[in-house]
Amino acid sequence: MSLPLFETEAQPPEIIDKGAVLLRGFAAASELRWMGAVQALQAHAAFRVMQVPGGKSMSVAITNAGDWGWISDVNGYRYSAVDPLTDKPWPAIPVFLHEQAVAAAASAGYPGFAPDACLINRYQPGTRMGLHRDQDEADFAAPIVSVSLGLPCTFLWGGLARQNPVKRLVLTHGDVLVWGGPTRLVFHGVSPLKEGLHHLLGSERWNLTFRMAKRAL
Ligand SMILES: O=C(O)CCC(=O)C(=O)O
Ligand SMILES: [Fe+2]
Repeated sequence: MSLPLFETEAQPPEIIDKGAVLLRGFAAASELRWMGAVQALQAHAAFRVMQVPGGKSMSVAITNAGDWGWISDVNGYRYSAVDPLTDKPWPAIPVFLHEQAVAAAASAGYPGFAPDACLINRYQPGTRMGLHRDQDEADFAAPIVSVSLGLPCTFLWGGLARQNPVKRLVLTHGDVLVWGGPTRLVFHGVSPLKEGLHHLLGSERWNLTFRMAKRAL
Protein backbone atom coordinates (compact mmCIF):
# COMPACT_ATOMS: atom_id res chain seq x y z
CA MET A 1 0.00 0.00 0.00
CA SER A 2 1.34 3.46 -0.79
CA LEU A 3 0.26 6.56 1.00
CA PRO A 4 -1.13 9.43 -1.08
CA LEU A 5 1.42 12.14 -1.80
CA PHE A 6 -0.99 14.86 -0.82
CA GLU A 7 -3.80 14.87 1.67
CA THR A 8 -6.08 16.15 -1.09
CA GLU A 9 -5.51 13.29 -3.51
CA ALA A 10 -8.60 11.31 -4.52
CA GLN A 11 -9.20 8.33 -2.27
CA PRO A 12 -11.00 5.05 -2.96
CA PRO A 13 -14.81 5.40 -2.88
CA GLU A 14 -16.38 4.98 0.57
CA ILE A 15 -19.87 3.53 0.77
CA ILE A 16 -21.65 5.44 3.51
CA ASP A 17 -25.13 3.91 3.07
CA LYS A 18 -27.11 1.99 0.43
CA GLY A 19 -26.69 3.87 -2.84
CA ALA A 20 -24.55 6.58 -1.19
CA VAL A 21 -20.88 6.93 -2.03
CA LEU A 22 -18.33 9.43 -0.75
CA LEU A 23 -15.54 10.28 -3.20
CA ARG A 24 -13.00 11.90 -0.94
CA GLY A 25 -10.89 14.51 -2.69
CA PHE A 26 -12.50 13.93 -6.10
CA ALA A 27 -12.54 17.64 -6.97
CA ALA A 28 -9.29 18.57 -5.21
CA ALA A 29 -6.98 17.99 -8.16
CA SER A 30 -8.87 20.61 -10.18
CA GLU A 31 -9.76 22.92 -7.29
CA LEU A 32 -8.73 26.06 -9.16
CA ARG A 33 -10.99 25.25 -12.09
CA TRP A 34 -13.91 24.60 -9.74
CA MET A 35 -13.36 27.83 -7.86
CA GLY A 36 -12.75 29.89 -10.99
CA ALA A 37 -15.97 28.55 -12.49
CA VAL A 38 -18.01 29.48 -9.41
CA GLN A 39 -16.44 32.94 -9.34
CA ALA A 40 -17.37 33.49 -13.00
CA LEU A 41 -20.91 32.19 -12.43
CA GLN A 42 -21.62 34.45 -9.51
CA ALA A 43 -20.65 37.48 -11.57
CA HIS A 44 -23.70 36.65 -13.75
CA ALA A 45 -26.03 35.37 -11.07
CA ALA A 46 -25.07 36.77 -7.67
CA PHE A 47 -25.28 34.87 -4.40
CA ARG A 48 -28.39 35.97 -2.51
CA VAL A 49 -30.31 34.95 0.58
CA MET A 50 -33.80 33.73 -0.32
CA GLN A 51 -36.94 33.74 1.77
CA VAL A 52 -38.65 30.52 2.72
CA PRO A 53 -42.39 29.87 3.01
CA GLY A 54 -43.46 31.42 6.29
CA GLY A 55 -41.38 34.53 5.65
CA LYS A 56 -38.07 33.66 7.32
CA SER A 57 -34.79 33.73 5.38
CA MET A 58 -32.49 30.87 4.46
CA SER A 59 -29.27 30.75 6.41
CA VAL A 60 -27.01 30.26 3.37
CA ALA A 61 -26.74 32.42 0.25
CA ILE A 62 -27.44 30.64 -3.03
CA THR A 63 -27.19 30.94 -6.77
CA ASN A 64 -27.67 28.53 -9.68
CA ALA A 65 -26.40 27.41 -13.04
CA GLY A 66 -28.14 25.29 -15.64
CA ASP A 67 -31.45 25.11 -17.46
CA TRP A 68 -33.19 25.12 -14.09
CA GLY A 69 -32.37 26.89 -10.86
CA TRP A 70 -33.77 25.94 -7.47
CA ILE A 71 -35.49 28.89 -5.81
CA SER A 72 -37.46 29.61 -2.69
CA ASP A 73 -39.82 32.40 -1.73
CA VAL A 74 -42.88 32.91 0.42
CA ASN A 75 -44.89 30.80 -2.04
CA GLY A 76 -42.68 27.72 -1.76
CA TYR A 77 -39.77 25.84 -3.30
CA ARG A 78 -39.49 25.18 -7.03
CA TYR A 79 -37.27 25.18 -10.08
CA SER A 80 -37.25 28.26 -12.27
CA ALA A 81 -35.74 28.72 -15.75
CA VAL A 82 -34.98 32.36 -14.94
CA ASP A 83 -33.13 34.11 -12.15
CA PRO A 84 -35.79 36.07 -10.22
CA LEU A 85 -33.24 38.87 -9.59
CA THR A 86 -32.72 39.56 -13.30
CA ASP A 87 -35.54 37.69 -15.11
CA LYS A 88 -32.80 36.22 -17.31
CA PRO A 89 -31.92 32.54 -17.76
CA TRP A 90 -29.38 31.16 -15.29
CA PRO A 91 -25.84 30.85 -16.67
CA ALA A 92 -25.09 27.48 -18.24
CA ILE A 93 -23.31 24.82 -16.17
CA PRO A 94 -19.65 25.15 -17.24
CA VAL A 95 -18.66 22.19 -19.42
CA PHE A 96 -15.82 21.09 -17.13
CA LEU A 97 -18.04 21.08 -14.05
CA HIS A 98 -20.73 19.17 -15.92
CA GLU A 99 -18.17 16.55 -17.06
CA GLN A 100 -16.84 16.20 -13.53
CA ALA A 101 -20.32 15.74 -12.07
CA VAL A 102 -21.13 13.08 -14.68
CA ALA A 103 -17.81 11.32 -13.94
CA ALA A 104 -18.41 11.43 -10.18
CA ALA A 105 -21.87 9.91 -10.63
CA ALA A 106 -20.45 7.17 -12.86
CA SER A 107 -17.70 6.39 -10.30
CA ALA A 108 -20.41 6.03 -7.68
CA GLY A 109 -22.37 3.56 -9.83
CA TYR A 110 -24.75 5.94 -11.58
CA PRO A 111 -24.02 6.00 -15.32
CA GLY A 112 -26.04 8.29 -17.58
CA PHE A 113 -26.28 11.21 -15.15
CA ALA A 114 -27.15 14.34 -17.14
CA PRO A 115 -27.65 17.23 -14.71
CA ASP A 116 -29.78 20.15 -15.86
CA ALA A 117 -29.49 22.04 -12.56
CA CYS A 118 -26.62 23.10 -10.32
CA LEU A 119 -27.45 24.79 -7.04
CA ILE A 120 -24.56 26.60 -5.37
CA ASN A 121 -24.73 27.22 -1.63
CA ARG A 122 -22.39 29.64 0.10
CA TYR A 123 -21.84 29.05 3.82
CA GLN A 124 -20.19 31.48 6.21
CA PRO A 125 -19.41 30.74 9.86
CA GLY A 126 -22.64 30.10 11.76
CA THR A 127 -24.75 29.37 8.68
CA ARG A 128 -26.38 25.96 8.34
CA MET A 129 -28.90 23.90 6.47
CA GLY A 130 -31.66 22.18 8.40
CA LEU A 131 -32.62 18.54 7.82
CA HIS A 132 -34.53 18.24 4.54
CA ARG A 133 -34.74 16.02 1.52
CA ASP A 134 -34.22 17.00 -2.09
CA GLN A 135 -37.70 16.40 -3.45
CA ASP A 136 -38.50 19.22 -5.88
CA GLU A 137 -37.19 17.28 -8.88
CA ALA A 138 -39.60 15.73 -11.41
CA ASP A 139 -38.06 12.28 -11.14
CA PHE A 140 -36.07 10.59 -8.39
CA ALA A 141 -34.30 8.00 -10.57
CA ALA A 142 -31.22 10.19 -10.91
CA PRO A 143 -28.78 10.67 -8.03
CA ILE A 144 -27.64 13.88 -6.35
CA VAL A 145 -23.99 14.86 -6.80
CA SER A 146 -22.81 17.20 -4.05
CA VAL A 147 -19.39 18.87 -4.14
CA SER A 148 -17.71 20.53 -1.13
CA LEU A 149 -15.15 23.33 -1.44
CA GLY A 150 -13.46 25.47 1.19
CA LEU A 151 -13.98 25.10 4.93
CA PRO A 152 -14.92 21.67 6.27
CA CYS A 153 -18.43 21.03 7.51
CA THR A 154 -20.32 18.48 9.53
CA PHE A 155 -22.80 16.90 7.15
CA LEU A 156 -25.86 15.30 8.71
CA TRP A 157 -26.90 12.04 7.08
CA GLY A 158 -30.26 10.83 8.32
CA GLY A 159 -32.74 8.25 7.14
CA LEU A 160 -35.88 8.12 5.05
CA ALA A 161 -37.97 9.50 7.93
CA ARG A 162 -37.19 12.78 9.68
CA GLN A 163 -37.05 11.12 13.11
CA ASN A 164 -34.49 8.47 12.06
CA PRO A 165 -31.04 8.63 13.68
CA VAL A 166 -28.55 10.99 12.05
CA LYS A 167 -24.92 10.13 11.28
CA ARG A 168 -22.33 12.91 11.19
CA LEU A 169 -19.77 13.03 8.39
CA VAL A 170 -17.00 15.59 8.08
CA LEU A 171 -16.86 16.80 4.48
CA THR A 172 -13.72 18.64 3.44
CA HIS A 173 -12.46 20.57 0.42
CA GLY A 174 -12.79 18.52 -2.76
CA ASP A 175 -15.05 15.79 -1.36
CA VAL A 176 -17.94 14.68 -3.55
CA LEU A 177 -20.91 12.87 -2.04
CA VAL A 178 -23.24 11.03 -4.42
CA TRP A 179 -26.53 9.55 -3.30
CA GLY A 180 -29.42 7.96 -5.10
CA GLY A 181 -31.45 4.80 -5.53
CA PRO A 182 -32.60 3.58 -2.10
CA THR A 183 -31.33 6.71 -0.33
CA ARG A 184 -32.31 9.31 -2.95
CA LEU A 185 -34.88 10.78 -0.55
CA VAL A 186 -32.82 10.61 2.60
CA PHE A 187 -33.01 13.48 5.11
CA HIS A 188 -29.75 15.44 5.26
CA GLY A 189 -28.43 18.79 6.37
CA VAL A 190 -25.36 20.75 7.45
CA SER A 191 -24.45 21.81 11.02
CA PRO A 192 -23.57 25.47 11.63
CA LEU A 193 -20.24 26.15 9.91
CA LYS A 194 -17.36 26.56 12.34
CA GLU A 195 -14.99 29.52 12.10
CA GLY A 196 -11.85 28.74 10.14
CA LEU A 197 -9.53 29.89 7.42
CA HIS A 198 -9.24 27.86 4.23
CA HIS A 199 -6.15 28.54 2.13
CA LEU A 200 -8.24 29.28 -0.98
CA LEU A 201 -11.73 30.16 0.22
CA GLY A 202 -10.99 31.99 3.46
CA SER A 203 -13.90 31.75 5.87
CA GLU A 204 -16.37 30.25 3.39
CA ARG A 205 -17.64 26.87 2.29
CA TRP A 206 -19.15 26.43 -1.15
CA ASN A 207 -21.35 23.49 -2.01
CA LEU A 208 -22.43 22.63 -5.54
CA THR A 209 -25.37 20.29 -5.87
CA PHE A 210 -25.94 18.81 -9.32
CA ARG A 211 -29.37 17.39 -10.06
CA MET A 212 -31.61 16.25 -12.83
CA ALA A 213 -34.47 18.64 -12.08
CA LYS A 214 -36.76 18.10 -15.04
CA ARG A 215 -34.94 15.60 -17.21
CA ALA A 216 -35.46 11.87 -16.58
CA LEU A 217 -32.57 9.37 -16.34
O1 LIG B 1 -24.17 21.98 1.59
C1 LIG B 1 -24.35 20.79 1.51
O2 LIG B 1 -23.45 19.96 1.64
C2 LIG B 1 -25.75 20.25 1.30
C3 LIG B 1 -26.63 21.13 0.48
C4 LIG B 1 -28.00 20.56 0.30
O3 LIG B 1 -28.38 19.61 0.91
C5 LIG B 1 -28.90 21.17 -0.67
O4 LIG B 1 -28.56 22.19 -1.28
O5 LIG B 1 -30.01 20.63 -0.87
FE1 LIG C 1 -30.21 18.84 0.05
